[in-house]
Amino acid sequence: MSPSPQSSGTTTYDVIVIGAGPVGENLADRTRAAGLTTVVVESELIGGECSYWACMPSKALLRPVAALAGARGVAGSREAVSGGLDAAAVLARRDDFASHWKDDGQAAWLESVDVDLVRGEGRLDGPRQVVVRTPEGTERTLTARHAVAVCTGSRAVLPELPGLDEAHPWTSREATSSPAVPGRLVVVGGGVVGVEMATAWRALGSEVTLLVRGGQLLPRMEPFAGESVATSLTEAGAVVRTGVDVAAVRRESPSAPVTVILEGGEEIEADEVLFATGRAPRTDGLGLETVGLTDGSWLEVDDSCRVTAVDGGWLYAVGDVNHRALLTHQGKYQARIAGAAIGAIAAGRPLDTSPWGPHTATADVAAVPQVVFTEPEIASVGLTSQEAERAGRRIRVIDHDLGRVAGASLYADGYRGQARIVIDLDRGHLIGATFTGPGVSELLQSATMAVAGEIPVDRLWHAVPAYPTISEVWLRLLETYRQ
Ligand SMILES: Cc1cc2nc3c(=O)[nH]c(=O)nc-3n(C[C@H](O)[C@H](O)[C@H](O)COP(=O)(O)OP(=O)(O)OC[C@H]3O[C@@H](n4cnc5c(N)ncnc54)[C@H](O)[C@@H]3O)c2cc1C
Ligand SMILES: NC(=O)c1ccc[n+]([C@@H]2O[C@H](COP(=O)([O-])OP(=O)(O)OC[C@H]3O[C@@H](n4cnc5c(N)ncnc54)[C@H](O)[C@@H]3O)[C@@H](O)[C@H]2O)c1
Repeated sequence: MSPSPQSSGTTTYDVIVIGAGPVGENLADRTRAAGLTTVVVESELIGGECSYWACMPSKALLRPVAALAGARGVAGSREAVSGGLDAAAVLARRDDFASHWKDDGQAAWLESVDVDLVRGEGRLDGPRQVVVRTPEGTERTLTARHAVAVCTGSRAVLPELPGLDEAHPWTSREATSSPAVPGRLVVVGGGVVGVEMATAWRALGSEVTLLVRGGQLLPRMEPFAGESVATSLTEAGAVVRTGVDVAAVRRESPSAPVTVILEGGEEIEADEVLFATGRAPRTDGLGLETVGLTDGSWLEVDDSCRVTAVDGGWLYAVGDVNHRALLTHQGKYQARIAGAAIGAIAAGRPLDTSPWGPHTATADVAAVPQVVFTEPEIASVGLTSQEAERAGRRIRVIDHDLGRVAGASLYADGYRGQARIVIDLDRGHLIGATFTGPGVSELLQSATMAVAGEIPVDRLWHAVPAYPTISEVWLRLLETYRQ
């Protein structure tokens, strides 16, 4: 690559990407492939939250839980299993999947795709300009000919509670990277991080108490999803409490136990407390005010991921930081769309912003898939029945007990699971689906294709599921629909 160094010490590239998480990496790859000189600025590790403190280490902790449950779920293999998980082996495998918190491999990949890397904290300094404070304490100025893309992701949010700072609570970072299994763990928050980490650490041997302030776990999903996770966590020996609020936290010294104090005064003692209470954008100190935006805010974008409040169309915000869908695969999808848009504009071609067009991230609003890797797995795409109703859609909801499908009963003895599809009666296609049960994560892409492809239900009737697989639930759901 040949950026243009200037006498003032600035270096000019076609595209500057701030943040080399999965999204920044993919965006840089796309703009480079479009023939644009591209530089990425990264303040921590190339690969971002996902590689070191989120998706990869959390799933490495959870996969052995599912593997053990799988073996225990079938007569014959059940008898071959003795004891629980080997925590040391699980943590060692987790460390491998987090690349031992080193990014040499990802740095080599960036080099291989001809993207430049500047290590340091980047901030906007007016239109098309980025200043980087390097680890050595110097400042370097970069200028973009075409686009600056903010891909700085999100961080865990902690509530303001008396005693919380001194209690050194776990966030998702400690929960995914802890080198040891705490004897007692309190998890606050019943969202995705809360239920996944409660599942993992309970299986690794912690006494887990999950504190949820609302009435259900996984409140953004179909209610039966949270109910199935609550049941299985309880069966696994965790304590799940809904309708409880944490009022304060106390820890006398770093090595002392932590006490979680509930509204009403009840105290729960533990070795660690994890706050899994949501995310905030990593946009504080990013110089947003130099381009007319508010420091620390989520960045609102159009469907090509251009920041709507900034004139000139040069500023993009892609991934978690735009708050459209806080998921790696969705952020990477946005990166492909935004990369294509930046490439098209730089080449003087018009954007095609029609729904499902090459420069429109339509799936963000219509077909976001998500797997929660709990026991049982939860897999969902598109709208829940409640969301569809709130949006005023005329829908039909079809449910089926997955345990009654031949392939599922072969998969695990006494298979417990549920399937729900949401059909838009005016459009004649699926707009949402939710599955719970062992192994349903691999069922999800079929539903995602039906939703994103807007496949008419009458045509799905001809997509024959192989016998005997869990996918046969599609036939049962469609039979019910046609009755
Ligand atoms: C515990 C947990 C588990 C998860 N599991 C899954 C999962 O299984 N599947 C899934 O799809 N999603 C999962 N997610 C969500 C997923 O981690 C995020 O959606 C994803 O990491 C977002 O990618 P990103 O590139 O936008 O941001 P990030 O991964 O946060 O990367 C942003 C990068 O920008 C850098 N940066 C920030 N500010 C600056 C700056 N000023 N200058 C330079 N660099 C900067 C950061 O150091 C970081 O490397 C999980 C999240 C958590 C917390
Ligand atoms: N498998 C996956 O795909 C996966 C796994 C983990 C995280 N993620 C992503 O990461 C994002 C963040 O997950 P998360 O679980 O941190 O956030 P979340 O927003 O999904 O859940 C946070 C929960 O904490 C509760 N909460 C907030 N403040 C609270 C307080 N003071 N006391 C008690 N409860 C409180 C909220 O009501 C909410 O239910 C999610 O949007 C998700 O998409 C995905």
